[in-house]
Amino acid sequence: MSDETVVAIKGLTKRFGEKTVVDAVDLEVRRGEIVGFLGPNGSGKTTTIRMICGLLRPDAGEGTALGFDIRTQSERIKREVGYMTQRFSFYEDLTIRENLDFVARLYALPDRRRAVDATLDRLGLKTRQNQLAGALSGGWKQRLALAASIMHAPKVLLLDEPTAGVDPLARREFWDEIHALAEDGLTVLVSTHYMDEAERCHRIVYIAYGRIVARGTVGEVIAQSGLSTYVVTGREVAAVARAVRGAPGVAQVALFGSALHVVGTDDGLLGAAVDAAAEGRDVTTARGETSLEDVFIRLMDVARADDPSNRPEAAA
Ligand SMILES: Nc1ncnc2c1ncn2[C@@H]1O[C@H](COP(=O)(O)OP(=O)(O)OP(=O)(O)O)[C@@H](O)[C@H]1O
Repeated sequence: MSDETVVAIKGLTKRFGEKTVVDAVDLEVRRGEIVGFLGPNGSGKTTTIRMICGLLRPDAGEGTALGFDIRTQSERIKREVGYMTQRFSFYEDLTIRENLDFVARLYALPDRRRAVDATLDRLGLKTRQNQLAGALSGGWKQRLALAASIMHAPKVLLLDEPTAGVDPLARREFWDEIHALAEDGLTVLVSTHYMDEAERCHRIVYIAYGRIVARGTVGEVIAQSGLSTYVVTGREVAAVARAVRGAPGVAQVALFGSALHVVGTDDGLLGAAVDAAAEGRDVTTARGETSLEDVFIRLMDVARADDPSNRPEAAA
């Protein structure tokens, strides 16, 4: 990753009707950085990314992407952006090569044949170039979608839940490819709900109700959460789960296989609650690592509680 800043925005705001869906977002992104946007459905992830990339006009805020003003030079930014959505569609009865050739025409690339060959090579699609897109597995379709979105050599790539519905091996290979592209200087903005995708980003930004409520590397976001975790195992975990749920200091209780994870913000209260619930029962308790998922569930709970429309008086 270089030190060059490619995105620098301040106070980015978007309203749809009465609703402010992105609320004064500040963000900087460096060249070659992979930034993951996470948060509940409808929290403003896609809207934020679309504004950064010149696809949507902000109502307030300012900044640059790739050196261009996001308010006045969106056309220039758009040309440098590749966009891969979940809903990317191909001509199923065309081959991989024919689909890419079609995309090359759309972009009016000067030397189409060379561009298609280079992209096929880049993504390991050469040996399959004559296969029909409709006959490809989910993983290869994903790869074709990636090929189509980077063929015009964009400087920024937007990925919208890029590996939904793809098996773990294909996901891993897809992300290896994204990292290789980032090492070559491509900046990647990813919107996702998946922990494994978040964990493969250099940095994550968690958005709730249009505001960034956590940001940093995965390790930093976990540390900033201030959460502690205890793991309980043994024959009577179900009884411990019942006893500990709702106890002071306990924020989350969840079973992972046969291990019970108990998470809270006050380490002292949490430890006491776990000890009390485990007392006299056939279980073992130990400190555990707080996971990114635990942190996201907590952030979601806090954001929900802070949202005025969720307060009891709002429902009355
Ligand atoms: N063009 C639009 N017109 C009106 N409302 C919109 C428009 N685009 C998005 N919204 C609303 O803005 C809010 C934020 O949407 P956005 O797609 O940015 O959320 P998201 O965090 O990407 O959600 P998801 O995880 O479900 O993809 C939602 O309430 C959505 O319904």
